[in-house]
Amino acid sequence: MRIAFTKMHGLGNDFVVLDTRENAMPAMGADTVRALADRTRGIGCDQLIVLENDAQATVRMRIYNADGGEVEACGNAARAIGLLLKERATIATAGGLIATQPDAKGIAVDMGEPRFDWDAIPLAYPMDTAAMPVGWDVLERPLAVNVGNPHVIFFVDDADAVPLETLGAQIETDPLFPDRINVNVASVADRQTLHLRVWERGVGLTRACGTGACATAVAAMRSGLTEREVTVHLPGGPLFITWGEDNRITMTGPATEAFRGSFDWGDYA
Ligand SMILES: N[C@H](CCC[C@H](N)C(=O)O)C(=O)O
Repeated sequence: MRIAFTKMHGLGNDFVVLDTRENAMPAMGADTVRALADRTRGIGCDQLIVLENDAQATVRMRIYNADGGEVEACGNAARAIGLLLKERATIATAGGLIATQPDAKGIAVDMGEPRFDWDAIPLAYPMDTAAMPVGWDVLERPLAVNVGNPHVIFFVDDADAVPLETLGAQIETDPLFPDRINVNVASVADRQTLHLRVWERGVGLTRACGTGACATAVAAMRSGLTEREVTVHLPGGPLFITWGEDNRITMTGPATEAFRGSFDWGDYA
């Protein structure tokens, strides 16, 4: 069976998008996800995105990390699907309903409301998520935010100086995080500007993380470090985040279609 795909990215966080709304496809197992995401043997991506019909939204978006795990949210992919849909759209995800619309800066996404309670992150036991009394090597006293998916955020003087390629894996799988965690290391340049690097759950270091930018911006605002509208500079480029008085997060930034292709399902299933 030939399956068509669209290769897309948001600031270099890249996706293989399979649209099953008109062309049914066999169920996607973790092994198939891993094979398709493999950068030497497969197409290669950080996340695999499967679009399905949905009764309440324009489309349902299912998100699979490169390790094969299905997760609740993906901000950069939301902008990519917003680009594909062209008009204003609603996207149903396991992490909630989000909305996209074209914008002068690319695609604007209403990412919904952040959650801060320890059991909403989730953490393994009660803790103040605004100043967690934990640490790993040079990283300590983080915050935690759930923006559809779970994030821990460390503010440091120089994000580039942190050995995130080693600490990321250690923190991601710490028993404090029963669903594992996305690890964000950020520096505050001024009250409107953050620099951010992300170790993504189920992937590793990525060029950008949309939900990470949202979670880190909200954590900075919650701590009084920045205004409620910031630019977050990631290795792949900038995202623009606002946390409105209505408690909803808006993320705006580019999305790109790189190429289209097809593969034989039998080669990957
Ligand atoms: N690794 C994330 C999913 C993708 C998030 C990131 N690609 C984004 O743009 O938000 C997780 O396991 O929650």
